Amino acid sequence: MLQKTALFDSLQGKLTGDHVSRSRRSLGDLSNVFLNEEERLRMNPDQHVYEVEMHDSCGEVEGGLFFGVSHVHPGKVGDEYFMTKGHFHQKRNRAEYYWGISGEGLLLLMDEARVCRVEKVFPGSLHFIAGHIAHRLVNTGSSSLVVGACWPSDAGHDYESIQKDGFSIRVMEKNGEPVFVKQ
Ligand SMILES: O=P(O)(O)OC[C@H]1O[C@H](O)[C@H](O)[C@@H](O)[C@@H]1O
Ligand SMILES: [Fe+2]
Repeated sequence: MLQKTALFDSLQGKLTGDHVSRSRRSLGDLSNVFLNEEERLRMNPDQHVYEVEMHDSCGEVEGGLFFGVSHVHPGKVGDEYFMTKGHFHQKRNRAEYYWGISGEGLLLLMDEARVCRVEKVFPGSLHFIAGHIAHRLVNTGSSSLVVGACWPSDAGHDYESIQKDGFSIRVMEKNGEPVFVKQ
């Protein structure tokens, strides 16, 4: 009997079909993520910042894989570009792949000593995120940044350590260009 599958339109980065779940983060969900908290509180809390759709293939089991697509909208809070919350994996040694589908942005990669590297994200870019590395997407473009991801289904997400200490680099816009500001 033919199983129905999830369908991934790679050009649009849209995932439809069975076992597809969606989550959305709006400005109201992102307290103390951006530098300028006063500005964030002045903005519309329902403003969408990013959505994640994922193919929940097997549940959070050891040896499984998840596939996901993140859509980060263009925008800024003050001078700081829209970005994802960012996380380490609960199981620190779990790695992840990201790949650029559309738009342009940056991937922040920070180790547990808070040394942060930055990789450019563009259609076709492939990013290996090793274990023990926190990762955050930043949209520096004028259209949605769409990025695919594949990660072990037992990785889990540790948002707390990032919520507490953030990344050691912020990406701000200055004279129309991204600049890195050390924290
Ligand atoms: O999990 P966040 O830091 O909010 O970012 C969004 C991330 O969600 C998922 O967990 C996947 O890891 C990525 O596809 C995505 O980048
Ligand atoms: Fe991850």
